[in-house]
Amino acid sequence: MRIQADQVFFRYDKLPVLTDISLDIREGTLTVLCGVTGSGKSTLLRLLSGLAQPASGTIAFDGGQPPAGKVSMVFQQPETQLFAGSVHKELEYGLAERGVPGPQRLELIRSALARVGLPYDEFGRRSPFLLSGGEKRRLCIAAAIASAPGLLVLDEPTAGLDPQAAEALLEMLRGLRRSGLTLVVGTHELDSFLPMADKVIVMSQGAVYYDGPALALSADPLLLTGAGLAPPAYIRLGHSLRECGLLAELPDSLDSLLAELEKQPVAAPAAELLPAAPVEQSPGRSPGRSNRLQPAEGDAVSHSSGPVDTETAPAQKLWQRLDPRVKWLGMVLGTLVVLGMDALLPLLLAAGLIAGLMLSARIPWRRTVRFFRPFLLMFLFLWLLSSLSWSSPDYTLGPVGVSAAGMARGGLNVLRFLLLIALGFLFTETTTGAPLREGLEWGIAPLRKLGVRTRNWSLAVSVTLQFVPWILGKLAQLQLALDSRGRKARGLARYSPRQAALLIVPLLILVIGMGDELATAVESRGYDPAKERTPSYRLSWQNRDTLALLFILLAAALLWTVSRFS
Ligand SMILES: Nc1ncnc2c1ncn2[C@@H]1O[C@H](COP(=O)(O)OP(=O)(O)OP(=O)(O)O)[C@@H](O)[C@H]1O
Repeated sequence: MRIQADQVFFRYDKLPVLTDISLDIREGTLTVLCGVTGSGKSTLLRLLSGLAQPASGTIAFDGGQPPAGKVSMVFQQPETQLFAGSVHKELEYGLAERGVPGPQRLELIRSALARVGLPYDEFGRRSPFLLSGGEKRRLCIAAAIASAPGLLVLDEPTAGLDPQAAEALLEMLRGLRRSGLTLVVGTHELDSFLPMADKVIVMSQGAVYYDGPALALSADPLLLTGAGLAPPAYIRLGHSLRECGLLAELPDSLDSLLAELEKQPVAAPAAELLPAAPVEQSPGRSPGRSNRLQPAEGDAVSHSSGPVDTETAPAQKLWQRLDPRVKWLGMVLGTLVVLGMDALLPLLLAAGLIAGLMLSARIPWRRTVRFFRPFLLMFLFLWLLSSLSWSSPDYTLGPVGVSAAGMARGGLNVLRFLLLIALGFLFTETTTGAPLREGLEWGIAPLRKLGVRTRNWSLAVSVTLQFVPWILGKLAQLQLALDSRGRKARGLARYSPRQAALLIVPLLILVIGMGDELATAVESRGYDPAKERTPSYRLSWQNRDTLALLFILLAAALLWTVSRFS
């Protein structure tokens, strides 16, 4: 499959991440996408696999839209992509979603597993969660190639693998390329991937810095160092040896360098010919003779100035500067007032007020939608459940009775819970970890006199509050992994009970793993709840905090009054 990107721009909320990307990737080739961390590789890979859409510009697959099921992606961190009860089911999911009839599936699953070196008879019934890191990676690739895609996109396929597993994976990718599959690989592993690349795209600050054959990078390492990347060892070594007169040609891989050196008996070089400084260099700084690898002034290679200013907006800054004690007080008072409301008017007033506050905090709407989406379906379900009535239904639909009073009561409860969640969301979105914790410790400090370990409480609350965005992030990753396997469900259907069932086990495994890591981290840092600690954030009450407190008290009094008289 041929992929052509034309003047593609992409942004996350308001943050521009990719600028003016134009590419032409030929069918049956292996393209390596590299760049320093944060240069936009993963984002570009998602666009190339059709999982995200450009803000402007076009990406054509064989001249048109991506054909259904013909583009597959394997993400970083394979453990976030596995969700089924067995290796067989893991592969079957994508085939079923792509409409492959049942009787044909087993053969395709066997063949895909064989291609990645996981024999079906040995692995088919095993749990994906209990495989080794390398096996999980292979399984993800098998799941991606089972439906015979025309394009396979891989993000950091060898990260975290030992050299043997990495070499086996590279061999597997060579085999896939030989079979005519178009491959695009995002990687930092230039030593391994450059020698096998037909084309290399070097990214820098969200723009294409170099796009061309890998061989040109051997000849001119500036094309890599200029983007902050260290050239592979064989390129650096090749240059040093050639300058010493020990090598005629620049090598295009470690193997060709070794072969060249083996061919000619190497005479011991005269001392003055030896490199004056170690060849080792870090990105952006080249000691000794390697200075020639630094980008020269007026370097012909052009690159964009990268993402624009990302400064926090003044309104956001004000919210962040507010003393966390005001925010804690606001949240506690708001929670009490909302819990005390049992009529629609005050609840709607409170909803309007919280929506206004969220707007003033400039929380990106996409982030808000992403946060509330999982709750909405759950609350809708609870609402419907609370409106069911068998004893005194107002309406009947076959065997199901619905009570108007139950519906009204359920609706009010759902609204109340949504408001409480919105208050928590507003609070955590505008308060970072340290102020949040210091504010809470201040609030519960009097309990210390009663012998309560308040530090444990505040740590638990702040970790829990910070855990929520982490869980939502993992949920989004899992959703993306399901999409990459050809899932058809879109919109709210992605939260149906069937889809939710797919997510629950992997999410639980991730949460338990994270909890375990967190506990180990807290322990390894010598956390002792009995000891005094140095505050990580100094609380300081300003005039703006007094004004904010007055506003909170006024709003609470108003809402309370309205709720008493409605
Ligand atoms: N979901 C997101 N929301 C907001 N910003 C994001 C999101 N994902 C990535 N970014 C930002 O976009 C930029 C590019 O990120 P991306 O993950 O594409 O980089 P990368 O080159 O793949 O990095 P790495 O090598 O570390 O994986 C970074 O500045 C990152 O902070």
